[in-house]
Amino acid sequence: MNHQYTARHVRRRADNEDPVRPRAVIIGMMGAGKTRIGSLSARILDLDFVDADHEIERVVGMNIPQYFERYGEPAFRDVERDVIHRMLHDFDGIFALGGGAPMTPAVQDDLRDYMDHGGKVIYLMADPREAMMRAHRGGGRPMLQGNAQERWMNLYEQRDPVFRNLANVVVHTYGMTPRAAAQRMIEMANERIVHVTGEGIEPYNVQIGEGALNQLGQCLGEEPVRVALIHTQSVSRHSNRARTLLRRSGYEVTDIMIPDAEAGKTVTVANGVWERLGNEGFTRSDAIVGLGGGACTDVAGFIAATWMRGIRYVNCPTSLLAMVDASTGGKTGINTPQGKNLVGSFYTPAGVLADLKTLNTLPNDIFIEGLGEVAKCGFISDPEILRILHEHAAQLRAFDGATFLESPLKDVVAELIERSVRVKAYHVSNDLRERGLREFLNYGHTMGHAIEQLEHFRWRHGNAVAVGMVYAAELAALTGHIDESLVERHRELLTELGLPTSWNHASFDDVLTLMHRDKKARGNTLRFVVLDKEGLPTRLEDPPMDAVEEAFHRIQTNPTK
Ligand SMILES: NC(=O)c1ccc[n+]([C@@H]2O[C@H](COP(=O)([O-])OP(=O)(O)OC[C@H]3O[C@@H](n4cnc5c(N)ncnc54)[C@H](O)[C@@H]3O)[C@@H](O)[C@H]2O)c1
Ligand SMILES: O=C(O)C(=O)C[C@@H](O)[C@H](O)[C@H](O)COP(=O)(O)O
Repeated sequence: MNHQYTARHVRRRADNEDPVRPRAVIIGMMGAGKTRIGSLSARILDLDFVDADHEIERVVGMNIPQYFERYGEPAFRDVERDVIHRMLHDFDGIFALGGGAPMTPAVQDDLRDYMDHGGKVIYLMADPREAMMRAHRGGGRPMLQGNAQERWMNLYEQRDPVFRNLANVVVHTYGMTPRAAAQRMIEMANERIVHVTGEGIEPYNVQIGEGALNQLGQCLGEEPVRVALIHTQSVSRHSNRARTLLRRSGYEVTDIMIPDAEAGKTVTVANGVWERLGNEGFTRSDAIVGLGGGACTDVAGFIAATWMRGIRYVNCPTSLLAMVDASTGGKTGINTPQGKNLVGSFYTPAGVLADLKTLNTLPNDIFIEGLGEVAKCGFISDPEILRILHEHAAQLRAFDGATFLESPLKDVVAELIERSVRVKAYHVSNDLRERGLREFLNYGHTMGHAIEQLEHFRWRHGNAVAVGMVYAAELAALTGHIDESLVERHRELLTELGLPTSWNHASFDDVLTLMHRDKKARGNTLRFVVLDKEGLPTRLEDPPMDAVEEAFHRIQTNPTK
């Protein structure tokens, strides 16, 4: 069959122009509401909407039942494949596919390619009974000829696992009005997703966006019966929401509140949680959700890694620092009196849900602390982060959770989170167990962890890392890796963000003892991460002791004051 594919909606583009891509592609069963909800969301977003079946009818000049009858299903699938291919490369609105389209291997390949380019394939899931009834009401569907109910159920059983596997966003619309479902779909279409994969890693997504927490049930999957929700008092507004979502998804929820911040990262706290899990009958197929700052997600991951030698867990970070760093990558652990994170394991989460809505209760000083780890990602790998930080320093410094979600800062922060998570994912994906490349994520941490410990954790992690980066920069300058201008760039950027750059509360000997307990040290040899230039880290093995000490003296005073 030869058809003309000059679709009315298709934007003509020049040969040298990049393809334009749909803002979202909707898949789902017949009757799931793809056209209704898709067109409504397009209207809200002021975008075009195209339903693949309508486009096919326009192209072939007859309706689909007629086409099926005249040419049969294989010919229809060929036309469908071609129309979808074209639309995926030349349409920038919301595009809904016919129920059976994602079952065609060539369409699956096209959708994967679209997702690899940042596209969103949204599986719209309605209550099966409702969808079945709606599909029957529509009438004239060639795939439902005969016993329509039985046919629909058979198709559902075949298609549902394929759709779940294929889509990178799942939207449940059970019990929702079309408008509420459209709003939910928009929230999720706006989500930023970073995929983490690599040797020894069960692949997972970091989902960043307003409302990301709504995906909790989806992330946990159907296997767990019991879910332990581990959180701290300070985030109870968000843990209440998570508990409701979990119960609504049918899980038995054990609510476990742990002490705040580093006070929660102890073996005593871990032991208390193990006792609760034992008393509540947690099995290997049950799961943990860690919801809170980095300290909470570190300990929740550690519990998940150790309970019955490892159960499923999902992280829901609520601080900027936890969103950009702690929740991703699978470093779980607790502190001991001798040092930071000395006990722990590499144990990967099943998913990370960074819901921007949770930042609405985050205090300003804790937001700013998180910028320390964001800047670290810029210095070691993505200088564009440094540019964004510098350009928006004043607004970032004035962060106010109460107005954040309605402010232009929201998009800047979302961009910084996504970029930082991409830096983290790159290092983790290539070196989960920190045998080489991953060590670069530890930039600033040799001194940073020593400061935290010597300050008895009254200094926050991100602040300590900020000073630690200045220390590493001074050491790099003293050993000939960089010149003084890059050291100054560290001080200037960190200062304009409101982060500290100096520290003067202990002796060099105290610091040196703790630096020898750093996980990068080998035997009696100190090892540091330093820069050769912005975005280019390297390892510094066993540097001269006079340089190690002189760099320390240089962070004791703040030359910018
Ligand atoms: N595993 C990793 O890869 C990794 C990476 C970086 C940091 N970390 C660890 O993360 C911790 C630092 O994380 P952090 O800065 O989030 O500290 P944190 O967990 O101590 O949280 C900071 C404070 O903010 C509160 N808080 C968090 N979210 C809030 C919200 N939305 N509203 C109100 N209050 C909120 C917390 O309860 C706490 O009081 C350290 O223990 C550090 O070692 C781990
Ligand atoms: O993920 C990593 O690897 C990191 O080093 C990230 C650090 O920002 C983080 O603070 C981590 O917890 C430090 O790990 P540690 O092995 O030095 O305890």
